[in-house]
Amino acid sequence: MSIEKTVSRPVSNWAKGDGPESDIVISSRIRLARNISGYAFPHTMSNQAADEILNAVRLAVDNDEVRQEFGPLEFVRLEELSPVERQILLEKHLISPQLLEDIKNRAVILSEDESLSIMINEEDHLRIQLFLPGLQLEEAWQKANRVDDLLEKTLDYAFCEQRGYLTACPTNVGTGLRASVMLHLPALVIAGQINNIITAISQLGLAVRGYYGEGTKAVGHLFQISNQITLGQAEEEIIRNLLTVARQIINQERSARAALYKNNKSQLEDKIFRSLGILSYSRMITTEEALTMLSDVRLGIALGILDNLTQRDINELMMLIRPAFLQKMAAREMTAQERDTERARIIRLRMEKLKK
Ligand SMILES: Nc1ncnc2c1ncn2[C@@H]1O[C@H](COP(=O)(O)OP(=O)(O)OP(=O)(O)O)[C@@H](O)[C@H]1O
Repeated sequence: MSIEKTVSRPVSNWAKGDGPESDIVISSRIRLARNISGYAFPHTMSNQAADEILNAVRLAVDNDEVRQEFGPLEFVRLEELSPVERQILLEKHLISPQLLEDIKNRAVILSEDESLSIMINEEDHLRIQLFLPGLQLEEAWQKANRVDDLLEKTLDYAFCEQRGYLTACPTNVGTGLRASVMLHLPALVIAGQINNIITAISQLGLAVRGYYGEGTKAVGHLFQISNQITLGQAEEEIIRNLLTVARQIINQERSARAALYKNNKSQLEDKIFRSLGILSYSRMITTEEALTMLSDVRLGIALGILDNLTQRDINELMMLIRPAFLQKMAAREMTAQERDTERARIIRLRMEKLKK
């Protein structure tokens, strides 16, 4: 496989809209923060140390057991990629915004199916990420745990009996685990219930984040919910708690959808068809507006109001229209206005094809 393939595909398979509860849950993610003993954390380490970490991790994944279970992995230094290619990896959620803050001596290791991504020298030496479609937190944990065990055969992790895994930020000490689900919650937003739910979730020690994680806002009614506590709870318990809350939110979203359909069917249909109209006919559209309209259409599909489109089509479009991917397809840099025009054109074409 080549990184060229990864940056030429707009959507990873895990983000296409399959998996359990896929009408609401886009994806599940497990990430483990790990550091190598005897080295300073990335924000204070020397260039030479950063380079040694890159090589150590590269060697650790280069073995038959890893290949057998996860297929061929590719190691890519961020400096080897163009700015647009780096941005595409971010748009696909394969790397975090933080990894791009300083690209020197930073790298990512990717599996061919893009379900495994290991960021090197981000906030911690290693950030192991495992993505699966739909609600599959336990399955993602098992796979991430397996990667961790395989790497631990060669890497000497910074670990202390009392505190667990040591991490650059104290909020990750212990398990170093963040489990999260990406949820599509349009009905809770339309019904004005989302703020109460966010407050309730925060009181349970969970975080609600935007589409690109910490410090980013929710677009297209997509919300990321994750654990905040990493210390004093076993991994399985953290995951069980998040699963319980995720299931409750899924039920609430389903009830809100059913209530909207029952009590406000005309308004709901009007909203969904207006959004479809904008997507079908606009000549310029920003990412944010497009995502909001696509979210309405996705809701229409889930409720059976629109039946010639699929969730998969919408999930794909949601990724295809991102700024970096548009520029990659056009093979040139574009101004914001050019991107808005091109985005509208691509959506129109897709809509025509899909509505046939
Ligand atoms: N369930 C998910 N599905 C898809 N992408 C996700 C999911 N959860 C998180 N991400 C993506 O992972 C990246 C990092 O998110 P976030 O900042 O929440 O992660 P983190 O690794 O826990 O970071 P930190 O420890 O710095 O808070 C973002 O691009 C985010 O969109």
